[in-house]
Amino acid sequence: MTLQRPSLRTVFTEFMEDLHSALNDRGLTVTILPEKGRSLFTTRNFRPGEEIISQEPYVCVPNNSPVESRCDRCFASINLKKCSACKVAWYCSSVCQKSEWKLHRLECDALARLDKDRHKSVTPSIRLMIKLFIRRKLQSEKVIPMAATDNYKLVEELIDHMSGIDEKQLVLYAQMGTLVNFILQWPGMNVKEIAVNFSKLACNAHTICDSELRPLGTGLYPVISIINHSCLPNAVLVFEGRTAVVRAVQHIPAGAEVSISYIETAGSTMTRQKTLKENYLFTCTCSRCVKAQEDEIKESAILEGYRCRNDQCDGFLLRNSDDTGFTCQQCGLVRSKEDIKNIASKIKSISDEASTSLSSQSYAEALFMYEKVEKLQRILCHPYSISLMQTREKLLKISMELENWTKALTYCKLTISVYQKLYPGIHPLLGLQFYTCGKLEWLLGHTEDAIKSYTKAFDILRITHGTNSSFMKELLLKLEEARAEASYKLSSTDDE
Ligand SMILES: C[S@@+](CC[C@H](N)C(=O)[O-])C[C@H]1O[C@@H](n2cnc3c(N)ncnc32)[C@H](O)[C@@H]1O
Repeated sequence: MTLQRPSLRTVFTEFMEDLHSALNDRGLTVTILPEKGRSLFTTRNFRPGEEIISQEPYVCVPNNSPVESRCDRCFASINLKKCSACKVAWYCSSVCQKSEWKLHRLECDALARLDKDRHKSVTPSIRLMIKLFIRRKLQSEKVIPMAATDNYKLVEELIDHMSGIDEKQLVLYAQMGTLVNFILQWPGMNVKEIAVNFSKLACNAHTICDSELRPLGTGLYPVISIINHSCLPNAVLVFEGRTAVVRAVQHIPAGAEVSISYIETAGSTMTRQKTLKENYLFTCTCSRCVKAQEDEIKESAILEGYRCRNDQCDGFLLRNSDDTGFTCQQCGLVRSKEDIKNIASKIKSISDEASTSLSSQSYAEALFMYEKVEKLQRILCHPYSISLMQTREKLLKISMELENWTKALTYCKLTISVYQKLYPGIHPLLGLQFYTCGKLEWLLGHTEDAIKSYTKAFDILRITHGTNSSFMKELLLKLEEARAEASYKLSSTDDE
């Protein structure tokens, strides 16, 4: 009997078995649900803040643009040097460049062949796809190792939704596929397969963010992509560098489905469902969506609608059946359509000017304009309106650019009260907003308030971000400094 090498198929089947056993060791299992497809379930309890799963990207790429570049390996934005051959990839050190070299070598050859005009079409999505095929090639040629959680079979298993996407999108994916094919120039490449992979990336890739949830790039994490969405998730996805980490934000019992949120959850059920349908092609039936359906009209009227004419009343308004105006559901006062239209059009024109000032970094001008917008929105919108909250978020950022800490603190506090309503439970954005609040209070010498805000931030972020990252160590240090200062102040008053 001659010994035969195992076929690629056998090797992949073994990898799938290894994946199941790796997940099993972590207290996880994959189940197929008829309405959701593959779903990640727990086989043991997870406590809040506990890491459920973490994964390195199969491929990732920074969101480089002409104004901002990041290291291809670690996403750092300092000490960058451009790859002298392809002039596309950036690295912050020779260590990062060396660790990417096996993968970049083939990409570099392909990109270096392109003329200057073609270089412009090498967007992060195109690079992600090029890297995906290069990684597949290098793994199948055993130039780089495969593992149970790190192999192309997992990419093959990803859902693609090709039958659900519209003609325009299909054409776009085909064009992008043709470009990737042109760049790689590998014999036997199949444009259809590349187009299918673009469709997979659209509903499976994740935006890589820093600890403060600022987007840095995009990555494909095929095991983490098994996790389904909920608008009231029991877990959160954060990144430590380029490593994706999923942590429980509440007690998750054995036998429960692990869920994360794919979208910004501040939004009415209608808005969330629309975003999910357009981007991920499903209708969410999570407990928040089901519950909200009964109260959907009220919810949209509060989050996206208008306020009562009586500024002492916080009732929500519904459109009159004769379409002449809106009636407050608490005190019965009617607001005319004309009044609403007038204010809305003023807001629109000032917002456009404000946004131009902001894009050109004319912060003083932008502050002046957005304050006008905020004043008008306070007259027009419900106090829990999302657009009013978004204007206040902009005012917070602009005030910080202008180092006007008092103003920044005012807007930060105003957003927190709305965040608490919009992000129920443990949410990283609420924790980060308390952190910003604490930093501003500390700068302004409001030490006791800073301690309270830092503590609230810590209580939330230790669950979403864990306690080991340098970001969390910095937060803890700030809290200790504030406590030390408070006790010093107290002892100096006692001495007097
Ligand atoms: C990142 S994948 C998640 C894993 C996927 N279930 C699978 O079988 O590979 C995203 C896709 O899963 C499905 N999905 C995710 N969350 C869902 C939910 N709450 N209800 C129904 N389908 C969901 C949708 O088809 C969505 O486009």
